[in-house]
Amino acid sequence: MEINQSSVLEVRDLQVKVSTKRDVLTLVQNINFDVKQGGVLGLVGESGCGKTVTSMSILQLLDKKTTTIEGSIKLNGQELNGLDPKQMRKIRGKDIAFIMQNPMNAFTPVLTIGHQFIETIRSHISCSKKKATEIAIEAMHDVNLPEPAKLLKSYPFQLSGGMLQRVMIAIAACTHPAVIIADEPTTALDVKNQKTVLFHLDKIRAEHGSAILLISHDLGVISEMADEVAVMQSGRIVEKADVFQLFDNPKHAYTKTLLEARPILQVEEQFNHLS
Ligand SMILES: Nc1ncnc2c1ncn2[C@@H]1O[C@H](COP(=O)(O)OP(=O)(O)OP(=O)(O)O)[C@@H](O)[C@H]1O
Repeated sequence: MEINQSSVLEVRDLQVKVSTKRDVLTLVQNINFDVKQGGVLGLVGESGCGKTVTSMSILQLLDKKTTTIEGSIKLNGQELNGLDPKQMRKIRGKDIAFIMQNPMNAFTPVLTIGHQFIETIRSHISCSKKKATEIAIEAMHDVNLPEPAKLLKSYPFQLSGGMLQRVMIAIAACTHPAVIIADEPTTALDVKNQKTVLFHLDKIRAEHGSAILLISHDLGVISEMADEVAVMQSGRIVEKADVFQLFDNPKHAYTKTLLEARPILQVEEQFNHLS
């Protein structure tokens, strides 16, 4: 599917503040970006720059008692900031899928994968348990999970991180979300599983036109997947550009530093392999 120029997710003047015992801290400010239908926006930046705070504010998952979100977050024109929690729960999972670094946190440990998968399908698609099971098995098959019927009877702790990650992607594939927020989806995985996860994310994008907000500190992953890139530093977006332009002709000093750090890491990795 080609990238449609219409924006599925529009973030305008996003500012997040947190109240601590002593102070009110601004965690992110002046955040502006669009994610287009079938497009991938990469969000990069060093640890602690505010990538996760940004994604959690889109999902309205920040603690309301301590944090305030200002600005506008629109999903297909609908304002999410300040939306009633019940309505937001409906949107999460169906319209916005969240794929996180540690998939174990996404599942309830005492319920089987099948229970959680089938319940999610049935909360979004009106169908029988039998039909939902068939849909789940097919989706798990599509992400190359072995013996899906058996896996559905397993508990989350019985699956590896890479397998749980693929179960989350299979769930996302069934609900055809308008937006997928993938926060460091490959960081905890080995190279083979990294490739599989990226391949299947891209497949959902291509087949269903989902817009993807891909958060990663890995510039290799970003260069492979993203169409546009936003670079964050200290709670702000310092540069936003088409992926080719950003890698070939970075404008901001911080982007240049990030890009310059890349080959040095690769050389170090080669040395590590030799030692
Ligand atoms: N509830 C909170 N109270 C105080 N500070 C917070 C809170 N949540 C996040 N922060 C701070 O906000 C900043 C941004 O955090 P965030 O987790 O968004 O960074 P990140 O870019 O996702 O980093 P990483 O790549 O390590 O996940 C950090 O300095 C973090 O310590």
